[in-house]
Amino acid sequence: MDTIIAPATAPGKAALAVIRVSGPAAQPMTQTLLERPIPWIPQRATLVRLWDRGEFLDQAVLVYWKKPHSFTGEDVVEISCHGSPYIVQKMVAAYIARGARFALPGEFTQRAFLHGKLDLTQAEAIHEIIQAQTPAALEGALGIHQGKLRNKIVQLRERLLGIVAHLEAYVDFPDEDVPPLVQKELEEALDCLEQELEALLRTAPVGKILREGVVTAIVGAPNVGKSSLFNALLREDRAIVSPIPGTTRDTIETECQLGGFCLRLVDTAGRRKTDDWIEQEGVRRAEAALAQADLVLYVIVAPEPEPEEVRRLLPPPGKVWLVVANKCDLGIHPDHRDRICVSALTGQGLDRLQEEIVRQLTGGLALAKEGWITINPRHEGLLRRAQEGLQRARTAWQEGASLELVSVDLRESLQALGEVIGLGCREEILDEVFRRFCIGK
Ligand SMILES: Nc1nc2c(c(=O)[nH]1)N(C=O)[C@@H](CNc1ccc(C(=O)N[C@@H](CCC(=O)O)C(=O)O)cc1)CN2
Ligand SMILES: Nc1nc2c(ncn2[C@@H]2O[C@H](COP(=O)(O)OP(=O)(O)OP(=O)(O)O)[C@@H](O)[C@H]2O)c(=O)[nH]1
Ligand SMILES: [K+]
Repeated sequence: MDTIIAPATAPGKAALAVIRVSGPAAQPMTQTLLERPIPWIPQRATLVRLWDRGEFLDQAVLVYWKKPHSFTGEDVVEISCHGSPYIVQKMVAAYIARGARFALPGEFTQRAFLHGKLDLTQAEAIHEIIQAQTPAALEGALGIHQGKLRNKIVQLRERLLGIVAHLEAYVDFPDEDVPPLVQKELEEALDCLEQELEALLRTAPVGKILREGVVTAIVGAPNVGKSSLFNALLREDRAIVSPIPGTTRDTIETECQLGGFCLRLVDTAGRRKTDDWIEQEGVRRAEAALAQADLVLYVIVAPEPEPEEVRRLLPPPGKVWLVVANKCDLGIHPDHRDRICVSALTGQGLDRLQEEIVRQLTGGLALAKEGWITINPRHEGLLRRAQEGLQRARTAWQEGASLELVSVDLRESLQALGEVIGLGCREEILDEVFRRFCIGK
C-alpha cells in the first residue's frame, strides 16, 4: 500500500491548516523533515520544527497515530501548521518528493473502509456530515455515522440468513416435506422482513429532500401575494438566506431554512413577472413548469371565493402540494374555512404553514421512530433489489417451487443487503461512492 498525503482543511488562508499522511512510510518520511528526533508516542501532540533540504518550512504540531489505531487503520501522521497556502504546498511537495502520492478524493475514508474501521453507510455519512445544509440533515448523517443504519441492515441480514439456513437444511432431504408449522413460521419471518424493508424504503423521499433540499415553487394568479409570502418565509430565518447563482443553469436560486428543511426557491424570480401563465398557456403548461418542484405552494386570496383553477389543477403525484389562502387579515371566505390561511403582511398563520409543510414533507409519522435516519439513492436501489428477491421467493414458495429455487432468490436478497453496508460491492461502485468526497477526506 502506498503512502498518501493531502491537506485535510479547506484551501485558502486560515489560522491553521492540517495535513494528513497515511500509509507505511508516513513515519519515516516525517522523520527526515524533523529538526530533531521525537519520541513518537501515539496520539500525543508534539511541537516540532520542520525542514526540507535546508529550507525551514514551519513550526507545527504533529500527531502520530500508530497502525491499526488510526482513522484509516494505517500509520497516520497529522501536521497542524500555520494556515498559509504556501506552507501547505511546500509540506505536501516535501512528502511527494519522498515518495508519497497525493490522495484521491475520499481516499482516506476509503482506506478506513477497506481496513474495517467503518462500513459503507458510515463512510458515506462522513461526506453527508460535511455536506449537511440543515440541522435535520446533520442529525440524520450523524446517526448513520454512529452506525444506526448499519445496525439495522446487519440485523435484517442476520434474520434473513437464519431463514435461508433453516430452509436449506431441508434441501438435503428432498423426500421430507417442510413441516406446516415451520412453513408458517418462515412465511411470517419473511413478511416481517418485507415490512421492515418497506419502512426503510419509505424514508427515501425524505432522504432526497434532506440531502438535496426541497425544490419549492410558489405559484398562483397575479397579485395574490406570492412575492410577499416568499419574503415572509425568508424572514423566518434570515441569517441563512443566500442568493446562490445556479451552477448548472443561469437561474438564481434562493435557499431558506424551514422547520429543518432547506427550501430551494428556484426560478421564482424569473417567473414572478409573468405570472399570468395560467391564463396564457393553460393548465398543461403549468403542470409541466412545476414538474421539477418537490413542494408547491399554490397561493390564493383568503377573502375571495375559491378560484375555479384550484379545482381544475390536479396535484401531481409525489409532490407536496399546499393551497395557501393569503391576505387573511382582510377576511376569510367560507370556502377556505378548512385551508391554511396566512397573511404575508402580518405574519399571521405562517407558523401553521411551516408546521404543515414539515408534516407533509416528513410524511406524517413515518420518521418518528428512526429520527432523521433516511436512506440515499444507492441504498434505495439495493433495498428494492432485496425486496424483489423476497417477493420472488414468496411467489416461488407459494407455487411450490423447489427449495433450491426459493433459496436462490433469498440469497439474492442477502447479497443486496450486504452491498448496502459494503459487503461484496464491486470496486467501481466503491470508487464511485468515494470519488464524490472532497479532497483530504
Ligand atoms: N485530528 C483529527 N481530527 C478529526 C479526525 C481526524 O482524522 N483527525 N476525524 C476524521 O474523520 C474525525 C474524528 N474521527 C476519528 C475516528 C477515528 C480515529 C481513530 O484514530 N481511531 C482509532 C483509535 C481509536 C482510539 O484510540 O480510541 C481506531 O479506531 O482504532 C480518529 C479520528 C474528526 N476529527
Ligand atoms: N392585506 C394584505 N395584502 C397583501 C398580503 N400579501 C400581499 N399583499 C399585497 O398584495 C399585493 C401583491 O403582492 P405581491 O406579493 O407582489 O403579489 P404577487 O402574487 O407576487 O404579485 P405578481 O408578481 O403581480 O404576480 C401587494 O400590494 C402586497 O402588499 C397580505 O397578506 N395581506
Ligand atoms: K410581485
